[in-house]
Amino acid sequence: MAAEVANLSTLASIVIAAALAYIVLSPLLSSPRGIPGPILARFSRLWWTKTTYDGHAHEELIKLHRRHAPRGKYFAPVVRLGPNLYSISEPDKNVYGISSKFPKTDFYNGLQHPSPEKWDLFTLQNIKKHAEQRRKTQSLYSLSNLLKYEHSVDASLDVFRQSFDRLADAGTPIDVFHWMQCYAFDVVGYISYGARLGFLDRGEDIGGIMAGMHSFMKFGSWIGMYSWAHPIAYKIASKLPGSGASGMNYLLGTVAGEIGSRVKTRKATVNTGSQQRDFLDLLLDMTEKNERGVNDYDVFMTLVSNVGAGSDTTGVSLASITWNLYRSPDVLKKLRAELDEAIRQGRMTKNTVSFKETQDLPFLQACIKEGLRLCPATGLPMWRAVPHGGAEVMGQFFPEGSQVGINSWVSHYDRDIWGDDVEKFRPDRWIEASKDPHLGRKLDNSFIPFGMGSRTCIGRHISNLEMCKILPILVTNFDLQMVGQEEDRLMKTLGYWFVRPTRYHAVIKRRS
Ligand code: HEM
Repeated sequence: MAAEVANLSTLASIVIAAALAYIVLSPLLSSPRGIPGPILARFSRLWWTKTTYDGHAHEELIKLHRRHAPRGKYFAPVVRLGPNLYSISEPDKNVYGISSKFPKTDFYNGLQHPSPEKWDLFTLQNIKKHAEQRRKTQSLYSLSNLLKYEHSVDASLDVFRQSFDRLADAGTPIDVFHWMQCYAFDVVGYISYGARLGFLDRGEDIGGIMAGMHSFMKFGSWIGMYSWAHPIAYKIASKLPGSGASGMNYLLGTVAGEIGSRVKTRKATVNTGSQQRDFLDLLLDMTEKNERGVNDYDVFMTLVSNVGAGSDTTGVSLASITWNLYRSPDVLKKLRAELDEAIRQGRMTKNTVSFKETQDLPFLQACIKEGLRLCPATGLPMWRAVPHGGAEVMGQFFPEGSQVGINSWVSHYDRDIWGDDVEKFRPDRWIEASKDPHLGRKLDNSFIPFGMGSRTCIGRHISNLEMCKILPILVTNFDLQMVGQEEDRLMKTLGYWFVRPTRYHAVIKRRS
């Protein structure tokens, strides 16, 4: 009997040792060799999970690519973040080109509701389904449709100016990022379903949507790495007030409520064709005419995408542009000279500017691009799965099922592309690039704040409309006197899926 017990325990020890050897060795044997990265990343995703959880993945990835750079290069082209998980330093065309065969990975599950009836365009993984879905509503986001939404931006801008006048009178420091978010949320709500929620009037996070979205992104950013656990984690989190899941549920409820009440009032009003139309009207027109197969699900999903993907992103971008502008007196002076001249020529007033006119303000455009470069709104790699048969990426072969991704921050901070002043807010680099086609192509290829290829941000023209219209009014009328960030070289941020400034406080003054 004792001998049998001894044999059994020996057998158990061998099985455990074999299992451990398998766990340790299989990543070493199955994954591409010679790719540098933290030791722990050879065996598990723990290093990456912790880095993501801490909210500094965007900064850590820059350091990691730099640390492992080969001689003569500023960045290592590929670094390992976990078994089969790789960060790349350039937007490789194979992965992100317009006809890419690399789908989004199940990381994106973390950024959606677990129920398939509540999935949106941004998180769809199937390439064919995504293309069909995108074709349905693409025209609503086109440049030619943009003018339909300009009145919504104008209405929100009036309230913004009045609020900033009040804040200038009060003279107490404000959280500038919060106010930029208020503007972005109100505009996107107005454009999408014709109602400003009133963030700008009150300067408050109405219904806790902003905080809810933030915790949802935080939750999704790390649970996405363990997407098998997402449905159950979401269920548990839904029960916890203030958790990411309850924020998402609040947003879904708000959108469903707006659609429900519009459907009712729409039946009661006659469409004379003269009233101003928002996204919801245009989508309901499409469902009634059965245009492009748009159905109730598409209406719902499009509005959720707009608010979910289009608010924080624009808020962060405006924060970056203004933070850098008001800390660079020479740049601010140059922009003001351009705007004052436009006022003198009657092309804009102190209170309003048309989107069309802003396209003829080259230095304003350069400031916007440079702000988007220094603080792109998404701070995690845009993960893609290597397709059947494996593929070459950045000159390295990856087997099928590997996950590769570029973080816009890595691309935007590569000294080999942007030069030694990569960390400097220097809008003039874009003016120089516009006169030199070779330089222009080089910068444009690495400038990816809106993503790339078939998954490029569908709302980029809308956010451009919002930014182009607010900045001239803000800069012409107000000064921002920074409080407590004199020593910061770059704006301090925390990044989950979206990056956000952590301390951007200023006193608003009327321009002297
Ligand atoms: C400055 C503002 C914005 C930035 C920096 C930004 C950034 C991005 C990025 C990087 C992606 C690609 C993500 C990926 O490949 O994983 C994306 C996709 C998307 N964005 Fe934006 N975005 C902005 C504003 C907006 C606005 C205003 C809307 C809607 C009104 C919007 C809606 C979307 C949608 C629906 C997608 C998914 C597109 C698809 O997969 O086909 N975004 N955005």
